[in-house]
Amino acid sequence: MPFGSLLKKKKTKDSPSGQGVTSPTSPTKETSSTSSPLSSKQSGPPQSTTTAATSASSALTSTNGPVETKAESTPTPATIATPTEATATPTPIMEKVVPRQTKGKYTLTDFNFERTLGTGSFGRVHLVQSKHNQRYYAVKVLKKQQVVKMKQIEHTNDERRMLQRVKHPFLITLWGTFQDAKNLYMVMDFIEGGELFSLLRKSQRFPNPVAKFYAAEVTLALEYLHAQNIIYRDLKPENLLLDRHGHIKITDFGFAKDVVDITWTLCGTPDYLAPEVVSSKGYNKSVDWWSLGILIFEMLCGFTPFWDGGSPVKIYENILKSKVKYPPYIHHDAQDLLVQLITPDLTKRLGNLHGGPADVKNHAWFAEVTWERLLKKDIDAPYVPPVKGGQGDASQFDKYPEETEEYGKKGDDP
Ligand SMILES: Nc1ncnc2c1ncn2[C@@H]1O[C@H](COP(=O)(O)OP(=O)(O)OP(=O)(O)O)[C@@H](O)[C@H]1O
Repeated sequence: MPFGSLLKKKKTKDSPSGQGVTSPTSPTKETSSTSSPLSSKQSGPPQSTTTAATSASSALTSTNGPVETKAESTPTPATIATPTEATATPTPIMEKVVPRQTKGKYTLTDFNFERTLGTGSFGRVHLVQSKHNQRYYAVKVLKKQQVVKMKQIEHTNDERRMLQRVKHPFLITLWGTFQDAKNLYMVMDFIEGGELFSLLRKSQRFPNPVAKFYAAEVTLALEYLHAQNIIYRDLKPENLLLDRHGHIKITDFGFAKDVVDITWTLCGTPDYLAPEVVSSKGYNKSVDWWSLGILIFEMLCGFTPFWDGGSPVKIYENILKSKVKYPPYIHHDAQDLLVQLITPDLTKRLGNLHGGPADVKNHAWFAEVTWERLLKKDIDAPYVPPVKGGQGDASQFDKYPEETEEYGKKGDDP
């Protein structure tokens, strides 16, 4: 059963359960599919997620009152958002790309560093509290030495540049950056609801309408990024956070790239790589539509289509063969969309065709989605994370061993 082994994709973490999916205060344990918050629709325990998942079947066209959305706050004022600019498929709040401007510079002393929320290849992400406005933020700390060693200087600079440029309801907001001799720091909004990855592992797989809701929000984010000529290149459940209302926020722009035409770099996560990336051909935005297909498949099935227990090399071989076995429980429309996304033939891959992202949005699987309302977060999310504490409640995140090295130390700058 491939499901369990997919946890390998997660970076080392010290989960209390040792399974990497249960958050310290979450009452939900990873026991069986029937205990899942989202699949509990069938078995019926009274959880907020049950109602939400059930309502999701109609939620995408919901005409209920608008969901209360969190006002995003800045550590120091001055965000610039400018009006709509036309793109291939205009949506109401496409914003023109203007670099976000922050007043003054941040330093380490502006924040109290609290627990680790997650770890990555080059460092970790901390919950921090601003000493000035007492609000909570997430600060990504990248060890310069690690960035240099792994030859990721350019990607790290790209991440900062891309994040400074983008502004969209389903993309993380970067408020500013600073550095000391040893580390780079990126100040972002703290997204309280945890990773979609954790929810998916607890649920094993999502019911069709739930997967559709998340896929639709991701589709809008990709449409926006591509309209800015940004390829995201690292779509996977670990990089999708849920805000406290259950809406998606895409984080980790470590591989995002500003590309007008084609690029060649091999980067991303093995299970999610498109065949044109694996075979070192030049590639373009089409890779994100392939990855969207893998993401939808993983949400619906609980495992990725080309995983088969082997090494990344085995995964790459499978990707190049591109033969997908669709389990019988996948909805007919979903399968039809997946077949058109997970295709090595770039002249057939939806999203990459003449109609662009509109081809994906107009597919039958998304038929009931009212895209304008979705973009305004005007549609109830299928699952509302149980963030009961105040703004700094990190209970939805797994626990990690904390950093032992003090930040802000002087020394040689790598
Ligand atoms: N803004 C945020 N709010 C809350 N948690 C966050 C935020 N950003 C990141 N995290 C947590 O930290 C984890 C690591 O962040 P991120 O993926 O950006 O690091 P990374 O070093 O780029 O990782 P990778 O090696 O996968 O590229 C995320 O999976 C998430 O759990």
